[in-house]
This record gives sequence, structure tokens and C-alpha cells, in this order.
Amino acid sequence: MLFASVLRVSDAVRLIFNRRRKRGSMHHLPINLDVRNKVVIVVGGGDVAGRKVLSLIDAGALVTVIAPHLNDALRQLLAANRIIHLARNYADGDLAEAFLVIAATDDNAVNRAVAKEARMRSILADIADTPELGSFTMPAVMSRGDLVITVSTSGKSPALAKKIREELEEVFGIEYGATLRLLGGIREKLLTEKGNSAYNKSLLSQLVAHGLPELIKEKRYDEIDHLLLELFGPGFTTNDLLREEKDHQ
Ligand SMILES: C[C@@]1(CC(=O)O)c2cc3[nH]c(cc4nc(cc5[nH]c(cc(n2)[C@H]1CCC(=O)O)[C@@](C)(CC(=O)O)[C@@H]5CCC(=O)O)C(CC(=O)O)=C4CCC(=O)O)c(CCC(=O)O)c3CC(=O)O
Ligand SMILES: NC(=O)C1=CN([C@@H]2O[C@H](COP(=O)(O)OP(=O)(O)OC[C@H]3O[C@@H](n4cnc5c(N)ncnc54)[C@H](O)[C@@H]3O)[C@@H](O)[C@H]2O)C=CC1
Repeated sequence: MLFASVLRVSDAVRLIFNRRRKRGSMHHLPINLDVRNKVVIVVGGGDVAGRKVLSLIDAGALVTVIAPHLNDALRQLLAANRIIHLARNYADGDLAEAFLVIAATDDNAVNRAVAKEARMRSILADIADTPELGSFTMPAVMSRGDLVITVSTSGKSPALAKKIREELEEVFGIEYGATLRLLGGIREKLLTEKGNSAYNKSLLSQLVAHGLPELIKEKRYDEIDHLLLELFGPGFTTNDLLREEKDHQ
């Protein structure tokens, strides 16, 4: 424990910093970042950049790619007006407007230069070939509607992260998307209409213990309606909460 009262924050940070930052231990803080309408720069236009750009666009970021050449996937995104492209090499100063940057060129010196500018400007940075120079890494991601499961191996084996993501896709089917639409609808209604937080917690915990994904997968809507009536009283039905699924039956 540092005596914060006699240290300036900058000194304390430097003391802690000097004790860490070895490549061997890369434990991160997992967070879910809101990048909607944020300016994101991706330096490099190859396969790695292409993969990261897709995730960024999915999350609603405003993506500018800086690279002399784009791969096919990125060219298609450009043709569809989904990205801005600066067809040239990265230059110092390119990050001036950025909230976040990804360096994914095949030139380590360029990626390092991006890392340096990002650090100077306190911009979040993922450096694809030298992750220890950046401030975050990207996990493998699987999603089913609003359910998002991410896998990190703390940089040890991206190949294993990908394999575990594929295994998770087998376990968590599309019924989880519908389950979350149902649970989200109920929770929204409870938070706006019904009792206090402890009451809601107890009911919502009881509901998720009932294996809803299985019931939805097998279209056992009558059983779900019965359960909703028992737990919440009238006003909560799959007709309202799962209309999309039931219309497509
Ligand atoms: C640290 C990190 C930084 C970052 O990129 O954010 C990073 C770094 C590096 N990756 C390398 C290699 C590969 N990366 C993949 C694939 C993925 N890499 C991803 C993330 C990350 N990769 C971050 C850590 C994630 C974690 O902690 O687990 C995924 C999960 C997400 C994504 O990219 O969006 C995506 C899978 C997406 C999916 O399918 O779900 C494959 C597999 C393949 O391509 O099939 C290979 C080859 C096999 C292998 O090496 O394992 C190399 C060596 C390059 C070289 O050899 O020159 C480096 C550099 C280094 O380690 O120094
Ligand atoms: N983090 C990850 O998930 C992975 C990282 N890598 C690392 O990422 C690097 C890139 O891999 P790929 O996309 O497969 O390479 P690639 O060769 O397909 O693409 C490289 C891109 O960088 C661009 N580029 C080169 N110099 C540039 C500059 N000065 N300014 C802007 N753009 C420039 C090129 O035009 C090209 O679009 C590799 O060197 C590798 O070390 C590789 C695999 C996975």
C-alpha cells in the first residue's frame, strides 16, 4: 500500500508501473466498451485489420482505415460506404481525432510508431503484432442477439481462443437470443412498473433457474406463460414478449 497522501498521483502511478509490464503476465480488465459514433483509426488493410474492422463496425464505430492497399473484404466495406479509406502510409499526427486505434500493418516499425503516438495522446490502442505496447487486446467473440461471450487467453494462444469460441457456438444456440428478448422485456416492465430491487432480484433469479432456453427451443410457450403468471401475475405473456418468434412459427 502506498502512502497516497504524500505522493502525487503521477509519482504513485510511476511506482506501480515500474513493478509490472512484463510480457509474461498480461492480465487485462475485461470491459465492454461503447464505441458507437466514436472515431476509430485502423492502420493497415490486410486480413487482421479486416477482421478487427468488422467487429468495430458491428459495434457502431466510425472507422477510418489508413493503408496503401486494402484486402477484398475491406474494399467491399469501402464500396458500401461502411468505412473511410486514406490510401497512403500512416503518418505521425494521424491519431489527432481518434478515440481508439488499431495498428495492424505487417511492418513492426510502423506499428510501434502508432503505439508511440497513441501513448503520447492517451488514446486506447491495440497493437496487433506487439500487444504489450498497446492498452488493450481483442478477444474472440460469439453473440446470440444481446448475449455476448468473449474469450481471452491473455495473449497466450489466440488459436485456442478461437477454438473455445467455436465450442461455445455449439453450446449456446440461437434460442439464447430469444431468451434474452424475453428476460429483457420482463425486467424492463418490472423496473418501470413493479416492486423494489430485492423483490425483482428474487423473481428474476427464480425465472432464470427454470431453463428458459430449453423451453423456447422446444416452443413450449404454454409452459412459459404458466410460469410467468405464477411468478409475476397477469400482464406478462409470450404473446407480447416473444411476438417475433411466435409470428415466425
Ligand atoms: C494479443 C492479441 C492482440 C490483438 O490482436 O488484439 C493477438 C495477437 C496475435 N495474434 C497472433 C496470431 C493469431 N491470431 C489469431 C486469431 C485471433 N487473434 C485474436 C486476438 C489476439 N491476437 C489478441 C489476444 C487474444 C487472446 O488473449 O487470446 C482474436 C481472438 C480476436 C481478433 O483478432 O479479433 C482472433 C480469433 C477470432 C476468432 O476466430 O474468434 C490466429 C488464428 C487464426 O488466424 O486462425 C492466429 C494464428 C495462431 C496463433 O498464433 O495462435 C499473433 C502472432 C502473429 C504472427 O505469427 O506474426 C499475435 C501477436 C503476438 O502474439 O505477439
Ligand atoms: N493480432 C492478431 O490477431 C494477429 C496479428 N498478426 C500480426 O499482424 C500483422 C498484419 O497481418 P496481416 O493483416 O495478415 O498482414 P497483411 O500483409 O495482409 O496486411 C498488411 C497491411 O499493412 C499495410 N501497411 C503496410 N505498411 C503500412 C504503413 N506504413 N501504413 C499503413 N499501412 C501499411 C499494407 O498495405 C497491408 O494492407 C502481421 O505482421 C502479424 O504480425 C497476424 C495474425 C493475427
